Amino acid sequence: MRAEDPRLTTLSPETAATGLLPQLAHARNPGMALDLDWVAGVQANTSAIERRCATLGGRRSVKKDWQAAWLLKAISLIDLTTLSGDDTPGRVERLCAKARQPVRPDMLAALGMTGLTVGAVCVYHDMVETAVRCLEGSNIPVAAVSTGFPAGLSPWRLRLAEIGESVKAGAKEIDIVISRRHVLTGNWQALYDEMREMRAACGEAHVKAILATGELQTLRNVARASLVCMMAGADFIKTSTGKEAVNATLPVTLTMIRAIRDYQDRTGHKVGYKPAGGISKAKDALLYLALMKDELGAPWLQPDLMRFGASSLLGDIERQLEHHLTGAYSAGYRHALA
Ligand SMILES: O=C[C@H](O)COP(=O)(O)O
Repeated sequence: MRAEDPRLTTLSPETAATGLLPQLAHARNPGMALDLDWVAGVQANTSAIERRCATLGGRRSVKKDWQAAWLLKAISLIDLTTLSGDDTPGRVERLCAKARQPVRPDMLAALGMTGLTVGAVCVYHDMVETAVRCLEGSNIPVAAVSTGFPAGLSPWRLRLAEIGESVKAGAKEIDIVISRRHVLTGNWQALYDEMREMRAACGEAHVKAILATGELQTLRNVARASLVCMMAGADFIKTSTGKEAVNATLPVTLTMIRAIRDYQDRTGHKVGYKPAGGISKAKDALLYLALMKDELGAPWLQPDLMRFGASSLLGDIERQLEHHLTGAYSAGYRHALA
């Protein structure tokens, strides 16, 4: 991307701060009746999608102040995540401190920015209460992964109960996992019903549907599963748990965000997008943002419609920002957390 590219320069360093102000929330996606004809008609041209994505890096590069502004934007969209079996309250406390102040104050001041936070903190149910306590007064929501994450194979009533427990503990966002077998067997009614019930169990909490795209075999399946989850009322569709062999990719992203665009064109409802898993480099985050802006436009560059699910992306972004300000790269271990 050249600096003068009108599609991307609207996020100038000067307007970045404005772009980071809390946005008026759009109406939630209410969903619609399952339309099996629409689902059956969805196709994905894999080679065309892969071709487009393969050339994206060459056509999109952003430098200097513009890059810094885009990186600050990326930080505001991160669901800062820890999803490990060895998570402790201490780790979550440190993560929440980082969520409140993702960039060193002197660096932030030098970049002309104040009040920057990440989009949310994402944890397992057991850590929700700790995160909620640590984030009190910050307006940063806590997201809980739920429904037998990551495989989604625990008994159905326990999956629903888990959602209820996390909402009770204070989670404002619930990242559910879908049953991959419903997609692999083409049982769209079962996927729709499951998603619908999980959304209802979330109540006022927003629901992100994790498709685990690395296990869905084809981009056509990804497109159809995206559509069915949106019809069932998902607020966000999310690529991956971070635990599959293949997690977020650009081709999967293009497929899913085109499904979001089609859904909005036909229903008028906006659904958010969350690529997650394996996004750890600042330059990759910039590619995702460029694709979002090209395909969906500026409204999808706000935290109510775009998130990165990432445990280590923030550290690399900080390194790039420091390089932008000082001309030198600091060692990765200095940004070990996130
Ligand atoms: O939902 C978020 C992912 O689990 C984070 O994955 P990551 O650790 O590869 O960044």
